[in-house]
Amino acid sequence: MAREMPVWRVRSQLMDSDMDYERPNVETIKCVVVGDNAVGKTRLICARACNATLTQYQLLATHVPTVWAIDQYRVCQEVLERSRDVVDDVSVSLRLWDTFGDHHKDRRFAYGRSDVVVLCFSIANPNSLHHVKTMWYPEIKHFCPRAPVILVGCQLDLRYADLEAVNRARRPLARPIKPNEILPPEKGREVAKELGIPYYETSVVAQFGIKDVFDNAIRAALISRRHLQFWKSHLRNVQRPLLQAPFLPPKPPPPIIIVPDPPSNNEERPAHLLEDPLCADVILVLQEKIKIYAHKIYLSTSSSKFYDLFLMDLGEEDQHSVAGHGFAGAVTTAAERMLHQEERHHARDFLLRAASFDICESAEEAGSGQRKPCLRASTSDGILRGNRSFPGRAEVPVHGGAGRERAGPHAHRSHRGAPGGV
Ligand SMILES: Nc1nc2c(ncn2[C@@H]2O[C@H](COP(=O)(O)OP(=O)(O)OP(=O)(O)O)[C@@H](O)[C@H]2O)c(=O)[nH]1
Repeated sequence: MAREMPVWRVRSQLMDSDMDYERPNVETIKCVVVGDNAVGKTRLICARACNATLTQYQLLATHVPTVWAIDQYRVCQEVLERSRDVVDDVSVSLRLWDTFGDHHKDRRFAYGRSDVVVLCFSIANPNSLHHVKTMWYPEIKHFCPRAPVILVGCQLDLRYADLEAVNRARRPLARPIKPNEILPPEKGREVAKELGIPYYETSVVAQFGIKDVFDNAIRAALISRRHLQFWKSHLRNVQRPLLQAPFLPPKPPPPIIIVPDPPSNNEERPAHLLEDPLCADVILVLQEKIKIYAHKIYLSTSSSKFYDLFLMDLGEEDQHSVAGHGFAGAVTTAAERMLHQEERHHARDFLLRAASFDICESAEEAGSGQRKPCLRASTSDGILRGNRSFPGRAEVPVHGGAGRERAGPHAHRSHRGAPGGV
């Protein structure tokens, strides 16, 4: 036989405003939202209660000081449905109360019997954070000393937004947001720590932190209620307000890459650059009269010797040498200077590597009687005689085989096929 509930118990339950009369197992939580004007209280409430999502520019264009009406839970079925939630195994109905941001207005009616207070400031308005300590927290403690408080930094997206664009989009009379006014998360955390309350950040635009704030406000309210009504066994699993996961700012849009149309006529072909002496950055002088225009990048990609040579810092002296004696002359002068500077080691190595830059017509291939182009390093005997058996005038025949550098009047054309070429 079912046990009858005593009349006093039924009456006390009916009078208990914590209960949802339509669903007796659902606890009603009254959550008051306070904070300065235009910090985003109403938007935050609408995001939770009505699932309202707006773009940043819609938000910016539509601020009118408003108080979201608590009546919504009575007149709008959808809002009532969305108020219901289950947090840590407890079924609740969250009733949000919006308030005026005006410091001088009386908010007593809103604070009455509240279970938790959400105290908002804007991360783009340092004054609103200052008022948290000087005005809002004392007021809350005055009207509802036992209600837990949660600090919320609203408009978090502004920390990562293009403020110039935001200021342009705001209503003409709105105060522009300056970059140095944007508060880092540490500022909010500092104040929260000082007051001994949890801290969260939200953005209605990025839909970030809204659930964190209200779920943890519910937790705080349930914990505080458990202290008062310790016999409520179904609150056993309720946790303390949890730490918020960090916000991952949106990635900036990828840069726009514009690929120019291919050149329409022959004159504009990229290969044309190779043939045009104006575009060359190296001149190879053959036998002091034939000039070959070339490009450092093509030479370097085709042979490590050129690469090494171009990495050398040739002084003015060497530049003259290039003009007077050709490339090999410059190489030799640089090497001599190195030797004089007692960097014999490096110079010899360098000479060995660069020994094939000067061109000689007269080398004869052994036994064939044929004349072959060759490269010559015109180093002075004096320098080299002291170094092993390296001859004073090195003549290296040029072979066209793979892995060898082809020098001569067609040198720069042959490099077009080199790796990295056009
Ligand atoms: N960028 C951005 N702007 C927001 C956000 N929330 C609110 N805003 C802006 O803040 C303005 C004020 O928002 P409300 O929610 O009306 O502010 P309130 O605190 O209720 O203001 P009062 O009604 O005057 O007390 C809005 O017009 C928006 O421009 C947000 O998450 N991001």
